[in-house]
Amino acid sequence: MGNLSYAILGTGALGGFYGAKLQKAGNEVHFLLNSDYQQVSQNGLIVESKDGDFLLPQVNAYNNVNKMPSCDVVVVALKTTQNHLLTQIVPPVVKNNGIVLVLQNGLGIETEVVQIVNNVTVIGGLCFLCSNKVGAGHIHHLDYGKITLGEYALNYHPVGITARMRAIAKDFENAGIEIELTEDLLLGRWKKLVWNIPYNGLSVILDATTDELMTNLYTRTLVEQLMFEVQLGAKSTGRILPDSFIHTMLEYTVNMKPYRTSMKIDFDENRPLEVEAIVGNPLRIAAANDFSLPLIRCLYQQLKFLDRRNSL
Ligand SMILES: NC(=O)C1=CN([C@@H]2O[C@H](COP(=O)(O)OP(=O)(O)OC[C@H]3O[C@@H](n4cnc5c(N)ncnc54)[C@H](OP(=O)(O)O)[C@@H]3O)[C@@H](O)[C@H]2O)C=CC1
Ligand SMILES: CC(C)(CO)C(=O)C(=O)O
Repeated sequence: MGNLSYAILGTGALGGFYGAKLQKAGNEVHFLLNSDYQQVSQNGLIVESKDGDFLLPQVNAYNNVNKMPSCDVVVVALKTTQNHLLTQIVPPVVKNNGIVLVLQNGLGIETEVVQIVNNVTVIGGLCFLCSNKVGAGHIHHLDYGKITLGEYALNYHPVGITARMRAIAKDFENAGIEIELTEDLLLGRWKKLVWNIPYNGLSVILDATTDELMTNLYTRTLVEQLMFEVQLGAKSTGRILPDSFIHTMLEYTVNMKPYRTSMKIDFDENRPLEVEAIVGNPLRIAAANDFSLPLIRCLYQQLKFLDRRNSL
């Protein structure tokens, strides 16, 4: 595969960060924006990063997908709460035989994407990134950044490491982004949920940061119990997550800088929560395989209450 062109759908904390890094490394990148369009089309993007700040004074900015060129790789970086827009915004920007790269949190999104576009490859990426959008076109990258990439096939059947995955990995690595390739996207998604389900959920319900959840014995125990239920969810789809992975995630969070999760930030900013993609879909997928996950269901019900109340 030659030089790939990229469309970033959703130039926020994640899309703005990775898109800016790709452009800085010399790739052709086109950014779709919403409320930041004027600012970014005139002044570009600012990235404050623990790996070094930089400014891109000029970027290809759009507020309408129909004005964008079709690209080899379309990066889905909206919040999943906006995924009803995908039917409108993905088809015009992806080339025939192109790639849709879903970098969102949650489960089951690739299945939705393949129903929207034909003749494309869908790749999922699990992003271990701590980044916030702190102003219009202004991204603050606090920590981490590694992406685990896996290619989607029907029913998440593992397809191995493909040439398309390697081509994307090469561009991202050249841009200074660490990449891991996985043969099994579904296993990768469940692994990410081991973190997202307990911390995103409890941070909102208990109004707590990650360090608070880890220093209190009761909440640390609850986090661990939720992680073991995610392990059960994975098992419901035939994926085995070793106990050691759960212990690694607990350690990882203890060593992480105190962090307000993305769901907590959304809650504090009165934005809709990604409850369905992160908690609802795993519950439904496990239930379809006759597995019940009572603690996660309890988390889901409380989040739905808070999400609804926040929207009133
Ligand atoms: N931030 C992080 O560190 C991480 C995020 N993720 C996941 O990545 C995904 C994106 O999250 P994140 O980047 O944090 O979210 P942000 O809210 O920062 O970014 C989403 C962007 O999409 C834009 N957008 C919304 N609607 C439209 C539209 N109609 N047209 C064009 N742009 C639009 C928003 O613009 P506007 O604000 O103007 O509406 C916003 O800039 C989520 O699934 C999240 O869970 C995963 C790992 C880490
Ligand atoms: C795990 C983490 C913090 C970064 O990868 C994240 O996914 C989130 O806050 O939603």
